[in-house]
Amino acid sequence: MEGVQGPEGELFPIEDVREPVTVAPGAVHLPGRLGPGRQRELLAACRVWSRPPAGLRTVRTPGGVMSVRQVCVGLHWYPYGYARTVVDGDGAPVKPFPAWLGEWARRTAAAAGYAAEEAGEAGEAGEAGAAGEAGKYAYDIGLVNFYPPGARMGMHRDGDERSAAPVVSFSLGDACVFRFGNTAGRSRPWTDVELRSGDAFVFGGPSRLAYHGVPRTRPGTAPAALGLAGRLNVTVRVSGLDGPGR
Ligand SMILES: O=C(O)CCC(=O)C(=O)O
Ligand SMILES: [Fe+2]
Repeated sequence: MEGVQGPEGELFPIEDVREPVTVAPGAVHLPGRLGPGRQRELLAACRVWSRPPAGLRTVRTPGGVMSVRQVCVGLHWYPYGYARTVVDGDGAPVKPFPAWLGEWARRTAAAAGYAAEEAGEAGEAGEAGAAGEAGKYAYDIGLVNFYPPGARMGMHRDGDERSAAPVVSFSLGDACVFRFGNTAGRSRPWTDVELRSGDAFVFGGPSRLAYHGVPRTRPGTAPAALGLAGRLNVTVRVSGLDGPGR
C-alpha cells in the first residue's frame, strides 16, 4: 500500500481499500472508519479513563476471570448489569461519558445505515446533511476492553441494555478475529471478520442481540505510529436507563 508522511513523520496508509461489508442483517463492518488522528485521540482518552479511581480492572464473572481488562465511562458494566459506581471494584463513581464519543457513534451508526428516524426522533431542525442524518441515539455508555496478547472474549450477547439502539464498536491497536454469530445461540452459523486499528463495527436491528466474540487477536499487528501494544476495543451503547434509580 502507498504511504504518506504524517505530521510526526510516520508512515500512514493513504487510503483503506476495504469497503463496508454487511455481515448479517443490521451488522456492518466499516473498515478504516477512524483515521490515524482519531485513533490517537481515542487511545489518549482510553489512557485517561484507565487511571484510578474507577480505572482499568480485571472482571470476575460467575464463570471465572475475563482475560480482557476493562474500564467503562457513563455507566459501569458488571456481570450482569449497569451501575453508576464500580460496584465490583473500587466503588468509585464511573467517569462521565463524553459528548464527542456519542457523536462519533451516532455518525458511525448513520454510516452503517441507521438513520435518525429509526430512533423515533428527527434530526435537529435546520440541520441538513451529515449532522441531521447522524441521528439522535442517546449514546451514554463507553465500554473499553483491553486485550493483551493471548486475551480473548467468549461468545456472548450485549443484553444488559434496555435500548434497541445499535452498538457501535471501535478498534485500536492489534488486529483481531471478531466472530459475529446469530441470535439463536453461541454456535454456527457465524462470520469471522478481521477488525484492524481504526475499524468500526455496528450491530443493531435484527442483529442487536446476536452472539459475538473475539477468539484471538494478532499480536504485533498494531500500527507502529499509534504506540499501543495490544488491542483496545470501545463499544458505545445506549443504556435505555434513565433517572436516579438506574
Ligand atoms: O472486542 C471486541 O471487538 C468486542 C467487545 C465486546 O463484544 C463487548 O465489549 O461486549
Ligand atoms: Fe459484546
